[in-house]
Amino acid sequence: CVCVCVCVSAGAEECVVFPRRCVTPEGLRSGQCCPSPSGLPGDAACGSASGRGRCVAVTADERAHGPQYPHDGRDDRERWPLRFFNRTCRCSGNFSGFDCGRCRHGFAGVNCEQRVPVVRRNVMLLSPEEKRAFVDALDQAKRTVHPDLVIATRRYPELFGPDGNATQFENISIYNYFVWSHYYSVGKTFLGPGQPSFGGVDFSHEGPAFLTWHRFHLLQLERDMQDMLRDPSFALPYWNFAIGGNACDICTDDLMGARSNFELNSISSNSIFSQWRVICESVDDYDTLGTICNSTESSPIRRNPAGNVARPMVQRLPEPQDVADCLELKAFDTPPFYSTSSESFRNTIEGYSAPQGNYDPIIRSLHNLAHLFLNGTGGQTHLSPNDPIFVLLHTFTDAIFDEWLKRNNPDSSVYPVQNAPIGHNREFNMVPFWPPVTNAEMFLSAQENLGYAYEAEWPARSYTLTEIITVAIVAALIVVAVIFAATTCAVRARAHGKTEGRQPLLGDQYQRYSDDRDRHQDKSQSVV
Ligand SMILES: O=C1C=c2cc(C(=O)O)[nH]c2=CC1=O
Repeated sequence: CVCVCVCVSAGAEECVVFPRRCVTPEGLRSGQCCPSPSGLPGDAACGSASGRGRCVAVTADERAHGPQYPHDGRDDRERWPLRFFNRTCRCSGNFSGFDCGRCRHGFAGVNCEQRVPVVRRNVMLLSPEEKRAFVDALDQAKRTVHPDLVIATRRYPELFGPDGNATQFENISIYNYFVWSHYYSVGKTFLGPGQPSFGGVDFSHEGPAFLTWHRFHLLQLERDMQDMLRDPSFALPYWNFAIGGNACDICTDDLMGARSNFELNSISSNSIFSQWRVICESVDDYDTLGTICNSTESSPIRRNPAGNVARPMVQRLPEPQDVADCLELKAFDTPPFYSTSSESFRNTIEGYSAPQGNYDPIIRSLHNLAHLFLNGTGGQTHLSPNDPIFVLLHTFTDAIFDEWLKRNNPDSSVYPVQNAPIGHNREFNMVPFWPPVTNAEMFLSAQENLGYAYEAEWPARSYTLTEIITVAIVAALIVVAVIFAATTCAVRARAHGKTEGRQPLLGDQYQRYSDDRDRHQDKSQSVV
């Protein structure tokens, strides 16, 4: 079932992205978004007649959020998605999607029972044909209108246009929707004309949801691309950015585009990505006018890897050891569950702490360092997914997260249930995804639960100073013991050697004595 979805709103709030069949005036008034998979009249909501799913009440997180956000009631993203809908499809078994018409990731077939391997691999290890197919697929996603979704380009009060009848919606491509949803999750809270928008809010960064939000973000793109390609095994590759040094190894024309020979900040014209144009660039307008990013493309991608002369610290990529070190951290997150957390695996992989876990405001490591290293479109949070390197950078970040989950096998209780920044509590529905999906649902190892896996090897961790000292002391003791044992043996051997050295003399004497005795005996016998 391919359904075209349009976002229309008739309530008193900003409209975002919902399935077309849900945003009829009746649909919005009812607060219910439970379409049938076929879309045919008489077919049951959410495919309930065939056991695909049921229409249920949406549950939204009610628990307290952290103190960073003091404007409760002013932002449509709060208690997502209750401003818009309070009933949605909940799919059974391996069925999924807003109408339960799709299969869960990693499954295919009419009844979604057929397992399909989705294996994310190191992009540098792909064959030339695989590299070309991946680049072409990204480019196709940039040019293919999203089959299900359109975006609202105004906040709700302006959504119906000046005369109240011209709703402000646009088509958007699959890739640009990926960019847009990231922008929507990080946008400031508009507090009214003439008032500065509030920037201390971010539904996808600087908190525990950083990992779960970006995991779902990638799953959605991978899923949309699988549908576009009609290939349920299509898998996004990853970029191992922890290679140290100042060279961007994936910045070649067969992958993400080499540097232009003519302009330092541009991509070579031999790469298809030199033709891409970014969306969501007019961030000052959105914040001052209270508008929303739309699908209008503007400038080319800017990129100048290792070229930030003002910040030498971001001129080098993370080291392999940084990954090994961050994987040693045992706590998923620590109070205040923010970008200031110390000894937190999440804050470390996000890159606000040193790789060993200690928080330091001047440090940028791992994921953040990889973004800033790109020094251009990919280094600015509201724009970064416009550079396709974002996809590869985040699949690697997700691979590290998955490795941490495998090693630690955590209970969901280690993810904070309350007092995380708004959007980051365990049961919060991630903004702006539809149908609702909580952070908890992405806090599971990928292969067993989410239908994809990574083919990756991880660097061994280095020894700590204590371990080095302990090993040195033990080694020194062993050496001393060996020398002592050897010396003792030598002395004993020498002593033994001296004793043995006298025996031939004794033997001689004894021989001579016995010879003499024999002679005497012979003589006396002959006398007799
Ligand atoms: O796109 C991003 C860009 C970032 C820059 C920083 C920083 O630490 O200054 N962090 C970022 C996260 C992003 O997602």
